[in-house]
Amino acid sequence: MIKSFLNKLHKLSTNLNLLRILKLIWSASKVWTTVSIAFIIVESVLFFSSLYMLKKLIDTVSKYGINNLQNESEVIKYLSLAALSAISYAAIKAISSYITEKQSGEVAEYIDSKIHESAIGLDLSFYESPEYFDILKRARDMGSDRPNLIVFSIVDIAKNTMSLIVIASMLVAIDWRLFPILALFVIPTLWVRINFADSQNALRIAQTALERKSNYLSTLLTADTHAKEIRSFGLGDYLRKIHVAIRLDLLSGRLKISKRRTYKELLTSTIAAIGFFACIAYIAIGSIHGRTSVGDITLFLVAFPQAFNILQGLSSSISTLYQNNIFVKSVFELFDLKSSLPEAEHPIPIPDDSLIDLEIKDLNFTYPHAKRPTLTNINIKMPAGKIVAVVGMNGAGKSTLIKLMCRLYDPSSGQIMLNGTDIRRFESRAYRKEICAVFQDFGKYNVSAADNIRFGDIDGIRSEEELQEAAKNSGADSFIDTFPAGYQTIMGRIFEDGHEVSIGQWQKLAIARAFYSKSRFIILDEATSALDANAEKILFDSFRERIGNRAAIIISHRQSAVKHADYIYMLSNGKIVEAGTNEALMALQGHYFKLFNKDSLHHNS
Ligand SMILES: Nc1ncnc2c1ncn2[C@@H]1O[C@H](COP(=O)(O)OP(=O)(O)OP(=O)(O)O)[C@@H](O)[C@H]1O
Repeated sequence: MIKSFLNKLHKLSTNLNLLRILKLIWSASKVWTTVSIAFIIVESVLFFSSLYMLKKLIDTVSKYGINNLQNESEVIKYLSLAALSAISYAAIKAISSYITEKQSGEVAEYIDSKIHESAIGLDLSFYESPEYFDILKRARDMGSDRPNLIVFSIVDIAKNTMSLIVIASMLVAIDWRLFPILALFVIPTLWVRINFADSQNALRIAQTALERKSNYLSTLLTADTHAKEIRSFGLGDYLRKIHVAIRLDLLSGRLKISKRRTYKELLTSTIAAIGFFACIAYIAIGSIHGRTSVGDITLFLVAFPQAFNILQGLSSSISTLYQNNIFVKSVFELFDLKSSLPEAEHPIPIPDDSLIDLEIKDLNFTYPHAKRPTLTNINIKMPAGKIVAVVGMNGAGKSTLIKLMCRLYDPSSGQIMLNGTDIRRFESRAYRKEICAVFQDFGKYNVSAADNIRFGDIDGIRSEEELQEAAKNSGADSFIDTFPAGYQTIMGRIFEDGHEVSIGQWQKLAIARAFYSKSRFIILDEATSALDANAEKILFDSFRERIGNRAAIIISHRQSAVKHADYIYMLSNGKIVEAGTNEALMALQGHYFKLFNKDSLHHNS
């Protein structure tokens, strides 16, 4: 058991990332950590001083015996000093818990912000990986309470260790055997707790995927996004039952190891209590035989229960730290994840020519974890100021192509070039500013209508007129102007005074966002699918004027949206099968013709 305990201790020190945790705490809260350390030292000194003065008091009383006025002044002196130390100790202890709260609050905020920073720094491919979601889930489960718990545990460990040194030195002065005996009786409790934390952490890792499934089901049942379908298909009870079954499964796993821990802790607590009384018996018998003085017995009776409590406290703080280690580890794992889109070591500036072109050369792409390529041998030219369209059936690879153009993924082979330079040679953030895409699943931000548009150029200092111009160009002005609060109206119904708009109106806001951006390429990926036919016609009939001298890439399943494009690429099964103007492609009577010619579709079906 001792060997296993030592193994556990070794594992504990290496697994705990203690140094890294301390570094993190230091970076998050330098001032409060310094104050906290100072308080730990002062608290320990006062604790020592209160015990020492008590010992002096007892020594004085026992030296002169009772009914002896000779020692009155000395007794009062030590009594006052002991009282002063004890009162200051209590006061400092009360203040220090506030300091630890301040410190842990700062640490929690810091960790939260670093988690978000790490998550937004990762590329889209991480969202393909269940392992990433598991890490993210555990890191987010860190919440705001756990960093508090961890900081409190570390501070407690520091304080208890200092107090233990003080008390141990006093107990050793009475009889050197007392302290090791006491420690020996407390070790089994610590061992059981660390063992429990170990199994609990293993269980947490094993249960993360199931936990995520349960959270997903809970979101389905409670979030507004699925409320309509859940009701109209009557899915509520079915999903709720699956959710309950998963929760019960998770609970039973946890209870199983808690039951084992309860049995073991019952045993080790009994052993600790027996040890505690064995030491008292040893001292009491010693006093009967004259081996220990009255002063020693008194000091022992004061210090010994304290030592016992401190050891128990220490064991509980260590196991708390260990139990929460899995979350800390996941936070560090998240911090250590590196984007798989490498940044150029010496990025070159984006060309500032007023006209720039984009070209895709011999591009092939396979999604991470996918078995087959999604895009094969793609060659596309997007000349400056021109409108290019990409069409194709569902699953042809159109949106994938857009993700590559936005550099959300890198090609498996081939290149995307901006003015003849591979886009990987630019800083990705600077490059992405040049490409603005409205995706099929565009964002609906529950902020003001103005901010929904302003998100297109959040760093820019732009005039209100420019914002309204963007809204006018997308057609969003028609409904924003009807709101009493105009552009300041909060969109969506999540927040108070929010105003829900139709899906087509949300889409107009998303297009306005793209128009507002300063990018030189605008991509509309099925971005007008919810617009009524009239609104779409108005938008595309004068699309060129609306986008100014920028280039545009349009993806649409409607011929009316693409027919005005300068050049159209037809994608099928990840390959370009036809290219040309609307007239040329219709005349070809090939894939493009079949896609849009309803009679031909009818014949084919
Ligand atoms: N994240 C992904 N991981 C693996 N495969 C994916 C991923 N996203 C899309 N695919 C696959 O890539 C293929 C092309 O998808 P893509 O979304 O590019 O098609 P699309 O032409 O935009 O279709 P639609 O017209 O339906 O929007 C599909 O077969 C799809 O299953």
